Amino acid sequence: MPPLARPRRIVGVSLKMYFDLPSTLSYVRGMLQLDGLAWNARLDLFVVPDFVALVSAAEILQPSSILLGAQDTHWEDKGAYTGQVSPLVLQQAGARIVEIGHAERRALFGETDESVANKAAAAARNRLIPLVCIGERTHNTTSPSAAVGAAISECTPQVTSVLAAVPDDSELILAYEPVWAIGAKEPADPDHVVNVTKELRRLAGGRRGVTRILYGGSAGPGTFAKIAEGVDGLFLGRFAHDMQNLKKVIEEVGGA
Ligand SMILES: O=C[C@H](O)COP(=O)(O)O
Repeated sequence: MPPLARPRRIVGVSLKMYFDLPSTLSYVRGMLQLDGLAWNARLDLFVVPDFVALVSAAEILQPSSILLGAQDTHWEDKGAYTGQVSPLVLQQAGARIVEIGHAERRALFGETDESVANKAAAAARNRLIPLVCIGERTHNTTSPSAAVGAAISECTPQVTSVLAAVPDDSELILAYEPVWAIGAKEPADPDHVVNVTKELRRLAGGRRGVTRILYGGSAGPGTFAKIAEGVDGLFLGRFAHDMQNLKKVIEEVGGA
């Protein structure tokens, strides 16, 4: 049987809470210079700034094909939820993607598989693409195969709860980010990433909607070619702060 066609590749950057407002908008303006490169490479490019920057970022990106993302959402569209941000408002502000369940939110802000699934459903309901982050918290160093098995065991419920919550025909992005590889010097071992992401793709294999799988965790130039067998792109953090690095990653992902 011939291999199934892979979806369009995608590269994105989360700015987390690294920058102040002028720096965030300056970064977003800088990304405009890479729009043509990404377009010609036939890949999607996205940026995920903080909430406050979203409206201005949407205006900056308006003439481009760069997708705007938000770093979180509430699971209800409206109501008495002081301090939360509605998926409806995110969509109205110009967001196309919503990041949900990042490891920092799970560890520091009490996100659970249940809240992540509810938020993914809310995003899909508002025509936003849920970008759901999943990953194992610790690295099993017994052996490579034990590490893969432990990662799959931990990631499976994180994924299946989301798959059960979002419509089967909706678009979905899964970002595999081993927690121990986030903020590290180097990304996770390529074989580990490929073996885990192949299983994630199998888990989502019955979906009718486009499902893309990214890798994140100290990714940068040189990462994609080693894991292309398992993933459809990269989700970048610190190493994309240097725009030249982001340019190189787009060239690599587009050319590999
Ligand atoms: O959202 C991005 C990931 O957490 C990766 O961050 P990092 O590349 O700085 O480790």
